[in-house]
Amino acid sequence: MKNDADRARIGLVSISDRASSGVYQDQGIPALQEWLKSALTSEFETETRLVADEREAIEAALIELTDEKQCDLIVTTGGTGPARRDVTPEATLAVATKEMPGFGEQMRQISLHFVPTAILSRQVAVIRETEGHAALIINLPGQPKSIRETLEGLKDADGKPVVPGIFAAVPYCIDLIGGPYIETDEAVCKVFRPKSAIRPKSA
Ligand SMILES: Nc1ncnc2c1ncn2[C@@H]1O[C@H](COP(=O)(O)OP(=O)(O)OP(=O)(O)O)[C@@H](O)[C@H]1O
Ligand SMILES: Nc1nc2c(c(=O)[nH]1)N[C@H]1C(S)=C(S)[C@@H](COP(=O)(O)O)O[C@H]1N2
Repeated sequence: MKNDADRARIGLVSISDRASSGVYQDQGIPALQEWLKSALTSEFETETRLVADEREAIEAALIELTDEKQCDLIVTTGGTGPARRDVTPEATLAVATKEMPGFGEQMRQISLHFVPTAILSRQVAVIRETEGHAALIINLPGQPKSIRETLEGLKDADGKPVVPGIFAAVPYCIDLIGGPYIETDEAVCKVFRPKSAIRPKSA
């Protein structure tokens, strides 16, 4: 059981052969942490894992983070492309109880504004449900810059959103699966919830 029901637990999984073997320094987890710090105004804690592009290792990390660490949200980065060793979507689907195809569709739409190779990303999102707990798991591409791009979306020169990032829909999804109430800084990411689901701001 959770110690604090209102504090989100967020799993961050960087999936990279070279970062996990020390060929280069992992930039995935720092980029994820930095973005969450800039965007979330409600309390959260992170659990991080750096793993190679191995399906079994990825599945094990996702299962541990959901079932044992009780993460409400897990974000992966890397391993979504077409190369032989890119198996993050397969590992994610293997631990899923529900698919959430809208996230992958929206991320590819966003990413096409940045790179034509966005269509090469097979990223998926799923829910993993266990007895009494559930987590939303979202795959992001491996390029560290794609983390902000997909979570935050595309803005014009005045900072006005042109294409909403996928994080806009994450807090309400977490509400619906029984997780904590996540709030954000609207200047970074304006969350959408139906009126009936919005909690009054605490004084
Ligand atoms: N964790 C990471 N840290 C820094 N840069 C990364 C990381 N993961 C990926 N990248 C960069 O993004 C590119 C695309 O990511 P992708 O997941 O396809 O990696 P890759 O080419 O399969 O290599 P690797 O798994 O060894 O990182 C990489 O070639 C690398 O330049
Ligand atoms: N927003 C964004 N999406 C992106 C990219 C990017 O730089 N920015 N890179 C693309 C590239 S080049 C590839 S091959 C695919 C898959 O990347 P992955 O294997 O690193 O997960 O993501 C794509 N999506």
